[in-house]
Amino acid sequence: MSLETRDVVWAAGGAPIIDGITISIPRGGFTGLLGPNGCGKSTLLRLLAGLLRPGEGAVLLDRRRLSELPRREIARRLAVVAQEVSTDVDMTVADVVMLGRIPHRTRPALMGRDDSLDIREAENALARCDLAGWGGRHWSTLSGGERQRVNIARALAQGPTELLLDEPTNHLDIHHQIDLLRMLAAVPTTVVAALHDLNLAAQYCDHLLLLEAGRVVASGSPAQVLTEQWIERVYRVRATVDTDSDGRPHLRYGPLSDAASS
Ligand SMILES: Nc1ncnc2c1ncn2[C@@H]1O[C@H](COP(=O)(O)OP(=O)(O)OP(=O)(O)O)[C@@H](O)[C@H]1O
Repeated sequence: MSLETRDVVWAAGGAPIIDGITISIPRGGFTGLLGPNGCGKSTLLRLLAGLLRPGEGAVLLDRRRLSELPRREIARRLAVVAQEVSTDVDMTVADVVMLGRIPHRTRPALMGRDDSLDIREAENALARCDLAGWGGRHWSTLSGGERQRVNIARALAQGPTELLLDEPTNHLDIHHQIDLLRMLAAVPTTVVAALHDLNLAAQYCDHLLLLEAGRVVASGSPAQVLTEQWIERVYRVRATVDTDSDGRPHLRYGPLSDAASS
């Protein structure tokens, strides 16, 4: 396990948002964080990234408390793709992606010399996000989906061991959603992503965590977590779950459950 939490609690305004979560994220796997709006997915990702400190409990990276690790080590290892993307920066795509290289850059490289490795890594990351040749474009001229892909390229250029993404398929057309999830499933990096599309999560993730009101209520393989019972309880939607030829669940949604419509 690379990232773990032990009895993590995080509260705001006196109410627990994350209410005692203990999880282990499989190293090198693709973990999907699922659950309805407001259940705590983004907050849990921010705790895993060290952007929030637990009120109680601990977040561990390779069994060491995140709060005790040097900031530079965290910056080299953990890359975060947040849900909100700032719109008012006047940078080129290459500048944005090169931000991902900052934790790796030596002093001479920061002064403008010896940055060929960084440029190569940035170009590779752009190509993996279907953005080869886009380096000269200005951020302010990009569409929402293009910005999302640049942001993911920035995170990949960082060469992280752990990649944390908050709804990374937001704004992406179905081609780029599938392309991104397929790439995330194939990278050797440990990936944790908050996702809303349960069928895409079933298809590409190998480990799922289902949250409800700040707690993890189910975890395991897609077949273990995406059952008709859990979908009805957590999302208040009736679903029929079939099994694809590769053994992964496939959901067809029915009506809202009685509890939801009453
Ligand atoms: N700083 C804060 N102060 C008060 N409430 C907060 C704060 N941060 C998060 N919350 C609340 O905590 C709950 C969980 O928020 P979070 O963004 O983690 O949910 P989520 O599962 O990512 O939701 P979504 O699917 O809508 O993105 C929400 O009810 C939110 O309003």
